[in-house]
Amino acid sequence: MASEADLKAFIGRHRELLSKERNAEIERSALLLTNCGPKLLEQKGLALGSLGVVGINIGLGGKTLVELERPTAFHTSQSFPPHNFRPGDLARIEDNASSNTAAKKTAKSKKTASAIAESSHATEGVVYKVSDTRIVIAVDPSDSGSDDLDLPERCRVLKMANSVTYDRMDKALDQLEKISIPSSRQSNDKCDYELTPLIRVLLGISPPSEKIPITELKFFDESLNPSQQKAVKFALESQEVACIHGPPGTGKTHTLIEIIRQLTSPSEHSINEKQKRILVCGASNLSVDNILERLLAIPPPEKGKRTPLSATRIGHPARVMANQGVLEATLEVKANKSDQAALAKDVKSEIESTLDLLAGKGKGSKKPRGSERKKMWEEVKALRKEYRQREGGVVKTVLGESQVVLATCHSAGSRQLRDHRFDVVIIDEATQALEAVCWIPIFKARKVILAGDPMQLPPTILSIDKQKKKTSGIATSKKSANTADDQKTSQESTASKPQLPEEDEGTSHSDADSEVESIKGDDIMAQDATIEVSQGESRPKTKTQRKTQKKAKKRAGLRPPRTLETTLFDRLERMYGPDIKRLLNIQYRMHSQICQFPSQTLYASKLVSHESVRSHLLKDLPAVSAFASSEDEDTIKETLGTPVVFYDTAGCEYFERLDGDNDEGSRCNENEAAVVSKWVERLVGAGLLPSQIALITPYQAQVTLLASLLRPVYGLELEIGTVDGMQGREKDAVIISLVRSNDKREVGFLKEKRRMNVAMTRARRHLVDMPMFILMVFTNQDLQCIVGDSSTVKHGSPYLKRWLAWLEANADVRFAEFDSV
Ligand SMILES: Nc1ncnc2c1ncn2[C@@H]1O[C@H](COP(=O)(O)OP(=O)(O)OP(=O)(O)O)[C@@H](O)[C@H]1O
Repeated sequence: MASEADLKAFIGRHRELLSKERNAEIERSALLLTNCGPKLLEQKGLALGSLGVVGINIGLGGKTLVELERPTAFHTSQSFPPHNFRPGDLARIEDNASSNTAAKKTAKSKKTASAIAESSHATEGVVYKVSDTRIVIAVDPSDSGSDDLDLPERCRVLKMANSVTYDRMDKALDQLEKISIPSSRQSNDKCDYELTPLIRVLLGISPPSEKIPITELKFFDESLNPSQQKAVKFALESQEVACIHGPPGTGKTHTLIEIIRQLTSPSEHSINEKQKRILVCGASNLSVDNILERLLAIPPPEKGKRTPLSATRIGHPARVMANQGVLEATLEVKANKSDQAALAKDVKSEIESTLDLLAGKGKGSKKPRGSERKKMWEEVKALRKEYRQREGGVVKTVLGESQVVLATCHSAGSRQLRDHRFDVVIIDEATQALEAVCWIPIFKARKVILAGDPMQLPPTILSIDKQKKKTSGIATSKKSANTADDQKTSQESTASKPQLPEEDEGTSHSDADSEVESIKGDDIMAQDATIEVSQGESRPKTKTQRKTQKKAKKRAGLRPPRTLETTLFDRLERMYGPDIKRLLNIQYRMHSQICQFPSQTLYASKLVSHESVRSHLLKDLPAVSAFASSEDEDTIKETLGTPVVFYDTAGCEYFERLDGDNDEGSRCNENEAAVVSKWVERLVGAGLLPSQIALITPYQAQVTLLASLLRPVYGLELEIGTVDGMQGREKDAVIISLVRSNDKREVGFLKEKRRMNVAMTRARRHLVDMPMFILMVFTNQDLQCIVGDSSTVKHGSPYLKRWLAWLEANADVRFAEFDSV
């Protein structure tokens, strides 16, 4: 059981790590803004230049929504180049011209970033929506301290460090401390939450309660496979916490939808005596929208039987442009449609027309100046206040009527949900979320269901470099595993000795090298085997099983995290063992050959392919097979009849190059890009649509290069992205460009420039880990084509070596030297 000292050490270490991460983000942003000129920032996807304001509207919370586009006067194409702006990001709108000159001046005078911001009259806000051609920034006048929004004609938008998420996570840790350590409370401290059984279990104060057995469970979705059914039952029977481990394409979302239906349906075949109120969260907007989309697709119940599920989406809906259903379910649209909204609407249009006048869009198109302008801003301020009050009532009604509320973990901490409580919180992609961000929704519920895959991308940690330096001390002297800071924490607590920070037991993904990852896979699966053993008949048979059981006996209690990459999912598994989770083991996406290597190395061969996908190939796609029937049979066989192709460029001297003049750039490889282009041409020539193909590469510079070569021919339908950006996407054919090829046989990111590279590529890990993630991110493939230099890549790590050996043995290997594609 966790002692007060353990709790103190755990929360203290979290605070410390979060503060480092916050600083790393601020540092990265400041470094980029001061070191890179506007052009370079645009190339890195951190700025969008020469934009014009096309509209100013009022959004939820009285925020001003500034819509920006690329005017034809300054650009040949209205589509944005590849960029890293996502809804929820903090952004600055500034004068395009002045930021150019300011940047030049900075180079000479070493002016700071904030000085540029001040001198160029910038406005800060949050990215509200992004489409291919338009970006909308929500500006909250109360944040800026000034109401006047005097936007320049030609703007630039810059991505900034975002502190709101950190503020919310810090607040969550403060709450956690107050709830769990009574002595930390000041006499006048207000505690918003109580120490529920759920919080006790998550902190290791008490073990999970016995499951409440459900004898007859009738599933809504009769197609669920046995592992999915077990996971649903397990989630419903668990009283405080349940984890669902879903490798790629195993129907994690499918399973979550069934759980939501079971929890929200008080029907004759459901386990509920009463309907439950659910909060569904995800680490990203994409995961939340994905669940919402599936919920909206559930056929309405027969008339009179039940009321249809009422679901409301909070926050910045990432896909609102693309999906009308998702748009209709957003709080904003629902609130606008409600009867009470009419009154608020009048106030809103009054604000909008005043803002138009202030922007010079009124009669005579002249911006008001001086006292007249000041007076108009006063009016806007008063109207905004009134609007917020009216709107507050509308929001309360809409949310009060919603059985399922969906939000990212971060936006579960927004003002609109402040007083709302739920029976269950479901967190999807929990293995990609920081533990602290998960606590934001957890406080609002009595039970949590976590879904994710610890073998896929962990949360992005910028401060990992510094931590690694420190923790290398831990690795070399495990007996005295405390870092200086940890020692400080332990010295402070005299009551009882807290647990030491987690050691690398081969179960942390952070710096485990690829071999360890594979061991981890085996380990986790061995643990699964142990569940079967403990639930069933016999004693552990294999050595690994016995070892795992022994490990389980001396299982750790609450330990301070070693890095922020340890997620709540990881921690619970470590604290309570495999009993805390259920594995989904049938995948519905990949050809069995594509699934083979990840299954063997990461899931101890437990991941099996469903018969519907086991042997599907590109040539079986209806459009392709119709087209292909007129083609030469050998070409068809060659291009469409092979699941894995490895195009080896060894010996061709297709060397990589650094993007940019100095050493700070990302990497690209022109020859590889040419090979990729030819493959795309070949696939499209064989009847595949560009929308059925994805190009993946670890480097942003290669993304930019490929986009410049292929977008003009195939348009935006052809997906091109970095590994991080493509996780969870489905494509029929995936081409992977590995980029690295050099005499020195180096594959890792440039170490001394790591921070810059992390910033520029948004890569989560070393390249040595990349192939594993590459294998994990592509899904639903009938064809996988890898283009790379085996002589360089195989020197990256034992795992890479193993992968290349597997490719050589199993893929259709072609040599660039002899094959002209
Ligand atoms: N029991 C099932 N029967 C038939 N098809 C299924 C079943 N479960 C899942 N699928 C299909 O498998 C595919 C993957 O399902 P889903 O998107 O739910 O998986 P996921 O694990 O959430 O995916 P990701 O890898 O993106 O996390 C979908 O096309 C889905 O329709």
